[in-house]
This record gives sequence, C-alpha cells and structure tokens, in this order.
Amino acid sequence: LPGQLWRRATPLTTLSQVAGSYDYVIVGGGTSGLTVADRLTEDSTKTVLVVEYGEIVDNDTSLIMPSKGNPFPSQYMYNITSVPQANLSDRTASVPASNIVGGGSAINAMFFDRGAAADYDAWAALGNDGWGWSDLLPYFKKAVNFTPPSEHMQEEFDVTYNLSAYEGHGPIKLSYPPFQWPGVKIEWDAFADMNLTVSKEGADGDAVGRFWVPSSQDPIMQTRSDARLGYYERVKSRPNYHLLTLHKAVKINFANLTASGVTIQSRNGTTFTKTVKARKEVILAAGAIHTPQLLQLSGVGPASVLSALGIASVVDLEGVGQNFQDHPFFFMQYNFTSNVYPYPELLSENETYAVTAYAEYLANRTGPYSVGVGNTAAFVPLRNLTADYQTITSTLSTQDVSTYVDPSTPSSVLLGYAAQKEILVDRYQNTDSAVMEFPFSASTGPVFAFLKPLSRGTVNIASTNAFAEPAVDFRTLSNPVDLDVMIKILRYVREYFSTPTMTQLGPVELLPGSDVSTDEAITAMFRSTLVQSSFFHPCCTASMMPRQKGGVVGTDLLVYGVQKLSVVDASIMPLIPGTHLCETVYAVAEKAADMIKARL
Ligand SMILES: Cc1cc2nc3c(=O)[nH]c(=O)nc-3n(C[C@H](O)[C@H](O)[C@H](O)COP(=O)(O)OP(=O)(O)OC[C@H]3O[C@@H](n4cnc5c(N)ncnc54)[C@H](O)[C@@H]3O)c2cc1C
Repeated sequence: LPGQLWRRATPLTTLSQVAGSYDYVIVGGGTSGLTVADRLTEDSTKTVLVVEYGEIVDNDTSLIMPSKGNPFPSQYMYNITSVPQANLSDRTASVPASNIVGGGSAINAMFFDRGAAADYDAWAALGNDGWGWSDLLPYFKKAVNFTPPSEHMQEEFDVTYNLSAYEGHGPIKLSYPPFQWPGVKIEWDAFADMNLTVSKEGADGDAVGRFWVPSSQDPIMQTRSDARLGYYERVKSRPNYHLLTLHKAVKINFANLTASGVTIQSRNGTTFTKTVKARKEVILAAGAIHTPQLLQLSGVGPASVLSALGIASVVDLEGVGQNFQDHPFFFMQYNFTSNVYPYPELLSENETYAVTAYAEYLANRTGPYSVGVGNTAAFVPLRNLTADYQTITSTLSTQDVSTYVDPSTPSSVLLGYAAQKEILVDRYQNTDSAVMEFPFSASTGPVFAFLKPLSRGTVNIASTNAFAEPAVDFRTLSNPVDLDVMIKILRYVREYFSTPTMTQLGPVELLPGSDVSTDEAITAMFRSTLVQSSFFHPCCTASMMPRQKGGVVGTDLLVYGVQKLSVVDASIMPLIPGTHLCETVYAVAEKAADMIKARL
C-alpha cells in the first residue's frame, strides 16, 4: 500500500489526497455504498475508495432526534424538481435524494420495515434466480441488531415481534421508542372493525395486515442509527479504506468495454478533475436518480438519449433510467372533535407542552420526542380493500401495457413492463401482499400510499453537465389502474374512519371533505392537490432483469455489455416492494458485497 496515503481515519476532502488507483471505487457514500465499502474493506488486502458528494454531519439534532426529521432537511438533499406531471394538473414534484454521508439512511423517517415475502419472490419470478425472499432473508438479518420493545410497551400497546426475524448482530440498531401517542390504540383497534388481521411480525415475510414496525433507532440514546454510524464510523480507521467527501464522480471511464475507473471533480466549482483507476471494479451506489445519470453521462444507456446530447455510446443499454418507480400517496385532513390527550399536534400547538417534552427527552430519552413518525401501519391487500378487486384485476389483465407508457419506451423495456404486469395481476388477486399502506400515529393529517403502481417513469439526462440534474418524470397516474385503486383506497379510508371504534375520536373529514364523493370529484381533487408522486422511495432505474426485458444488471449485479461495473443501490430493484425501502437497500447491499467478494 502506498505509504502515508493509507493511514487516514478522517475522510479525505481534496483530490490530492486520493491515490491513483484502488481495487474498488464506489460512487456514493450513502446507504448502499457504505454498506458495501465496510464489507469489502474487511479484507485488508483490498483497497477501497468511496466518492461522496455530501459531507459528514454529526452535530445536527434535526438528523439524530427521531421526532425532528419532519420536514426532511433540504440542506442535505439535492434540489431536484420533476417535470410537470401530466396527470396531476401539471404539478411538479420534488424528487427526494439525499446528499450526505449515510445518504437516505441519514435523513429518512427511520420507519424500518421489510416487504412481504411475495414482493421479493416477484423479483425472482422476473428472471432473477437467487433473489427471492428466502435468498434475501439472511441479508436482512445480517444488517440489523434488534432490541425488543420494553415490557411496558408490550403491555400498554400490545407491541408484538418475533425474534427469529432478526437474529443478527449487524450494525444497524433497531428498536421501539419508549413512547407512543395514546390515540394509536384506538386506530389499531378500529382495524378490527374492518376485519384486518394482525401480523405478529411484519419482518418475517408476513407484511400484510396491521403490525408494529421498529425504527432504525438506538435503544438507549433514542437517536438515529444509520449507515454512517453503523457501517462507517466503526471501520473508518481501516488503512485500506478511503472516503472522499464533497466530490462528485462525473464519469465512468472505459477501456475496451471494461470499466477502468472514474473521473472525479470537487463540488466547489473548480473544474480540475482527477481520474482514479479501479483495478477490480467500479461500483455504483449513487441512488436511483444519480446512478442512471452517471451511466448515461458515461455512454451507457438508451442510444436515443445519448445521441440527442452527442454522447458517444459505449453500450446501447435501453433500460438505463427507465422503469422508474415510487409509491404515489395522497393525504387527507381530519378534525378529531373528541381527541384523546396527549396528541401529536400538541408539539406544534402548545409551546409549554413542547418545551416540557423536549426537556424530558434531553433528561431521560423518553416522551414524545423519542418517537418519530410512529411504529404502526396497516398494509391492505386489494382483495381486502374493495369488493371490486376482480373488476380491477380483469381490467389490468387485459390491458396492453404499451398504451400508457411514454411513446419512446424501448421495446425491450416494454417486455419487462408486460412481465411485471402479469405478476401484479397475480398479486392483486391474492392476499399475500398489500396494495395500500396507512402508517398511523394518531395524526389528524394521515397519508395513504399505493404500493403496487403500474405507472412507470423515466430518469434521463438532459445535459452533458454532470452537475445538472437529470429530467425526472414520475408519470404518476399515467396508468389508469393506479387511479382506480387509489380511489378505492380513499373509500376504504372513509369506511375505516366511520367505524364504531374510530368514531370515539369524533373524526370530521376536512380534506377532501365528505361532499367530494363521486369518483369524478375525487379524481379532480387527486389531480389538483391530494396525490403526491413520491413517498420517498425512488427506485428501479437500473433494474435487475434479463437484458431483453429492459434489465440493466444481471443477477450478479454487473452491468450488461461491459465488464467490471456493478450497481448495488435502490436502482437495481426490478419491481418496487410494498415497504419503505431502506431495509431492502441494506439487504441488497449486503448480498452485493458477498457476491463482489466472491468474484475472482
Ligand atoms: C426524505 C426521505 C425519507 C425516507 N424515509 C424512509 C423511511 O422512513 N424508511 C425507509 O425504509 N426508507 C425511507 N426512505 C428511503 C431510503 O432511505 C432510501 O431508499 C435509501 O436510503 C436509498 O439508498 P441508496 O443507497 O440507494 O441511495 P442513497 O442512500 O441516497 O445514497 C446515494 C448517495 O450517493 C451520492 N451520490 C450521488 N451521485 C453521486 C456522484 N455522482 N458522485 C458522488 N456521490 C454521489 C449521494 O450524495 C448519496 O449520498 C426515505 C428516503 C428519503 C429521501
């Protein structure tokens, strides 16, 4: 190893500190990038450089306190706005992508769940042997270290769990905060009126019904546990590990179709660049927006996108930046005329209450400030959501997917969409996975996510400047089935809020308001205001699928058509699972690291 350069426990911040070559160069020091870097540097004979656009932030309470993360801290996020959404009255959406060491795990809402087994078995069914639920389960376990809820929380709130879902002693701490709002008990019980089953443990593959979800939270300090603390701080003194912050990888370089390294530039505006060689592999972990951007900038992507900008094609890979998915959601607003005390809005309405609660958190790590977005959710399959599930399913099964996609969608990508549609038809008919999520925490402003959308968007570069953001088009509600199901979700919600149990809270619907009752009126409100494009889960833009179905990477996570280039982040998901994505990203990255280590 080249002398002094390798003895650094603090991150590098200038290009002159960076060596000329490493075994592995990882682009992105976020959730997946730090996970893979930790595992690869376990082998002291292998050198790793992680290049990260953001910086290390470790003294900001808005990041570490569970309750302080809302709204999400824009100073640690890229400023990206989608193109106008044609089916949302041309509204634009902000595109959630973080730039900080730790990535999404450092700023997210810490709601830490896994999808249903069927959601991952769908990945395997799309041509990805070795990527079903049972293949991923050991990696879900490997990433986490679970602390069961206290006896008090178990007795008071009936928090249930199953230790066999966790087992591991991984770097990410999971726990239940020592506080929940009392209204949660009523919300929980009201689902019995809707005959929604209880799952003892959602992380066991049974993420259907209502269940408790841990937070990525330190059980003693009641602070965030993220990729930086879990996967980086613990191992940063390894002499074979370099993290370069405040820099951007602007290009992947190729020699004879083999990735040879990356070109890096400071984000401070200087035009000076440095090219670093990767002896074994370049690994992309830049997230679902920037991984396809970097591939396209480097000549790997749909020929039409590249040629329009005069970029020389390295490989015409049609799927790069296509198949873009997220969970659309809508919000509602209620007034609870007989609310139970205390309730979450007190923190913003009543200064004395907030000050006392803050002091309690600082002194004891208990009370309202120890809980973030809450730890309960209902995950409802289509069959349980609406008696019309068969009509919706048969509409979908006879649908020609090409009708609703961007007209320029390449034919291979269309084949992939058709294969996904067949799987979703199956999921819609069965009760083994959910189409709707309602994370409930006694709030009068609840949100409802649609977990199995058909609409597919795009992330395509619009400039050859690596510092210009790509054009992001969610194409929310472009497939009419999505609108149909979201209307059913709203009707289900109204039924739920009218159950005898919920009426204890005296809920009065303010938004959209009970007078908005026909499908047409609901649609109009959805389009003009209520539906949002992103539940903070962008994914699937460099998907793992056969190349002839628009895939970008194979089951080995290597990019088709070139050598020594892999993707390990949220982009590789072929089909968005019915869950918040962070835990799945960790599991994918843990599995990726094992596969990369095993390559000769
Ligand atoms: C606001 C928000 C809230 C969320 N809430 C939850 C939640 O409560 N629960 C949950 O499970 N999931 C949640 N998620 C989703 C989850 O956090 C993400 O899916 C996950 O962190 C993505 O991991 P990743 O490795 O794919 O990308 P990231 O973690 O985003 O990492 C990508 C990193 O690459 C860097 N980068 C990008 N391009 C370059 C480049 N060219 N050069 C150098 N560096 C680059 C970025 O700065 C970033 O740090 C949330 C996400 C967001 C944004």
